[in-house]
Amino acid sequence: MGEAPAFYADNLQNGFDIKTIKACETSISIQDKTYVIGSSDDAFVVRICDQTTGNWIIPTIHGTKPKPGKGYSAVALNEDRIVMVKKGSSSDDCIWFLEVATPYVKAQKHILGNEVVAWSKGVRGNAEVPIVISGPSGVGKGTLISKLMEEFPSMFGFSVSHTTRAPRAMEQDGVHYHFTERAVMEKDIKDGKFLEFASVHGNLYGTSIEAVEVVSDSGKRCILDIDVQGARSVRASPLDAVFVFICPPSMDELEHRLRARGTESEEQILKRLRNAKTEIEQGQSSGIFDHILSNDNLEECYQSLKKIIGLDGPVVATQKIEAPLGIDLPEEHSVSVMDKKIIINSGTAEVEKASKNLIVLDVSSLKGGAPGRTRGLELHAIDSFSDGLASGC
Ligand SMILES: Nc1nc2c(ncn2[C@@H]2O[C@H](COP(=O)(O)OP(=O)(O)O)[C@@H](O)[C@H]2O)c(=O)[nH]1
Ligand SMILES: Nc1ncnc2c1ncn2[C@@H]1O[C@H](COP(=O)(O)OP(=O)(O)O)[C@@H](O)[C@H]1O
Repeated sequence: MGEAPAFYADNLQNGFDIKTIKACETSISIQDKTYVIGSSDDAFVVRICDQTTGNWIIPTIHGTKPKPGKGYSAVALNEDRIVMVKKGSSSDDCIWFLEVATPYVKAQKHILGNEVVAWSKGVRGNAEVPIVISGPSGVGKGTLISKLMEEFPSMFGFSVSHTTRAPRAMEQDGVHYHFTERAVMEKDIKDGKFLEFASVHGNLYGTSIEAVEVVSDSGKRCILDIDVQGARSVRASPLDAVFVFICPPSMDELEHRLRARGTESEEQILKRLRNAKTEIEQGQSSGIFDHILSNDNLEECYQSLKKIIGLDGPVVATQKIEAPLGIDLPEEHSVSVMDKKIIINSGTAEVEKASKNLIVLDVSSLKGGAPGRTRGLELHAIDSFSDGLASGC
């Protein structure tokens, strides 16, 4: 196994100090990769070591906060899925499914107990494809992006564009845009510093290569808010991305939103409305966009956006297990896989034959299809040792 490169040990990622990983780590090897799973004070971390090169692949960090403590028991379910079982506090015992199909690592947690609660969250991986969001001025792109970044602050980073337009009252240089002089921006474009650029509503806008790199270097998934011309250029570039076009429910509503926002002059509003018609036509017919969403009801549109980018919340919302298991794992337990069943051995040799110490979970319903493959997962606690395993295997 290779040594962690310096950036790994020294970097602060998003305020989360990787050095705080505790000694209790579990490692699982699948083909040429070793997955080292550890927990820190407020997150768990999956580091990947490529055995063929001996290099560490940039670590992926789960965004939620499983309780730290004793390590996980882990086993490879198949080539791209790891199952981890963790002793939690009281009813917090859980199993995690880790999707490890490179470049994505996704995790799904199931609490064991009287009910199964499952959800799926993307794990930050810097190779996750950026999201390009386009749509006419006033349709709600900024609002949707803000919601996403508020709900998942550690997961997404905004690509801060350059523009020659003047800042609005609440806009900050370097946060909303890099406000710049036309001559400076034109020179930078000439010097090849921009991934794409376009003239929009009479001003120059562009995404610098650095803007995208800043986000990906921080291990976050990049969001770009750019116009249709820019989206076309990105489509033609080597940058792989998901392209989403946002439509207004009607032109009247678009005008209403633009006016109600109160950030543009009358002349600018009219210009933006004129341009909106062409943008909508192009957005719907150009074939650039993978997804077209109507932003009528904000919450519904936001939920659809989350679904598109693989954050569709509870996968199995709340499933009652008919016979409550009342599992209470001791810290010492082991996990193995037999015929698409996960066997959690939580007992000592003497009591192993007792019915509650061996738990069998049937995962035969797992579906394929990266990267959203955790969707549709059904988890059933089949039974305990005495009849479940004996009859199931
Ligand atoms: N091509 C391109 N378009 C951009 C970029 N940044 C912003 N835009 C687009 O420029 C248009 C005007 O943006 P803005 O002046 O912020 O107005 P708003 O859309 O009404 O908020 C929108 O369609 C943005 O998506 C960029 O870097 N490149
Ligand atoms: N679904 C919606 N219903 C009603 N108003 C909305 C909706 N989405 C956004 N808005 C409002 O419309 C205005 C324009 O939204 P904004 O996010 O600034 O658009 P864009 O970034 O596409 O120019 C804002 O005042 C915002 O609060």
